[in-house]
Amino acid sequence: MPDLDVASLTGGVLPGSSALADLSGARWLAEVSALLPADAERPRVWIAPDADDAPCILGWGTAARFSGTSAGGVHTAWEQFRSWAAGADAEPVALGSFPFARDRAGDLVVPAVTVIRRARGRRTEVLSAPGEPMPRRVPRPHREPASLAELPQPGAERAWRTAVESAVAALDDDCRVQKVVLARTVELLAPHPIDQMAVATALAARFSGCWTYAHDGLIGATPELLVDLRGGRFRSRVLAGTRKPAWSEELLSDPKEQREHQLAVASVTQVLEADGVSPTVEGPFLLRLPNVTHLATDITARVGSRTDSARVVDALHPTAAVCGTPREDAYQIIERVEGLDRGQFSGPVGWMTADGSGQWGIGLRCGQFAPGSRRVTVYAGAGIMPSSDPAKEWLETGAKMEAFLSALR
Ligand SMILES: C=C(O[C@H]1C=CC=C(C(=O)O)[C@@H]1O)C(=O)O
Repeated sequence: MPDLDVASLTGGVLPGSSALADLSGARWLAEVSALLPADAERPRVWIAPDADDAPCILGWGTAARFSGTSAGGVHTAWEQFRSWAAGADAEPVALGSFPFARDRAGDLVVPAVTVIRRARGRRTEVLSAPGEPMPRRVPRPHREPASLAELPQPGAERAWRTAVESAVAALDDDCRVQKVVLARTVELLAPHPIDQMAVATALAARFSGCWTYAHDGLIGATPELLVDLRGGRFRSRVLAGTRKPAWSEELLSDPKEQREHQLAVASVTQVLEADGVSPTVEGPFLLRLPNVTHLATDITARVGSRTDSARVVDALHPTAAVCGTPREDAYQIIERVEGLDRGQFSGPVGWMTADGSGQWGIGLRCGQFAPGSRRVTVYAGAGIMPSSDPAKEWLETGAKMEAFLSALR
């Protein structure tokens, strides 16, 4: 449980921050990264695409942590945060990440120091726990470029083939089951600690149309927005269907990719409709990223102003972009054939305020740093359909990993 009296969380304006007011999110992060104390190994970050007009956040340390497990876990954590924050002057923001697996705990964290620009054009604020000095620019210690070694995984490609073939067999056996998403990992080791802040900054610069996040050593730039809920307006960006950039146009005509995409969209619209919400659906369109192109659909809706983003995250996760259709059957097939602990990969990651507003991405295109920052596990998955070819899905997951890997070079 939190050990800090919120009334003592103080807020102020970062001296000289008017110069940061109009910067893009990526530039803002690059500038404020100099405030991160040298001994803060694990920054907390959220940078949305500039068009979102969303808060840019850099935090470190922990003022308070609120946990939640299984169905309703995000809401459970948010309710604790909301009562903790009641009466606060400083409008605290909590950043969080929740695992893919439903029986594992995730959490919302109020950093000990939060540097936040709540919208473009506004000044940058600092929210601090007691005893935290106003942050100052410190020269980042010089680090040699990471010379990372990939840890050998003998038999990994064969294990992937077996997993994909088992998933395809499960789809063939039961025509109710239409799609399963499987993931794999690559492990990297560096001779010295990797600078997590530098990785987050590089991702925000290279993937400015994505949502860059860092939370407890999970760092990535996801192109998939699970929930953006602010002022009663809901938005989600659903992805499924992938090609390397040179073959992007094939996505528009390939029936396997189209079907895979439709299932992912339906997994969001059906939940909203069951809740009495009528969504507006725009797509599919081609979302071009430096490493891959996706089929993408944007879904928007008006929801009651009393709806909080935590409740919607709990209802939507896991969508068919990371689990499958029907959700329950796909989840069980994943548990049976994937042979992987996904951790926070493909779970919700984002931020919330005490009034329930928030933005949540799906934790994709990421790496999870082990304590000490020398070892990182890189994750990627792919939607498996009855016609899936294990070799192509292997290459597709490799192309997706390129996003995170590019930030380590
Ligand atoms: C599971 C991942 O991607 C999902 C999102 C976009 C496209 C996907 C696909 O084409 O398979 C996946 O559903 C991942 O990046 O690890």
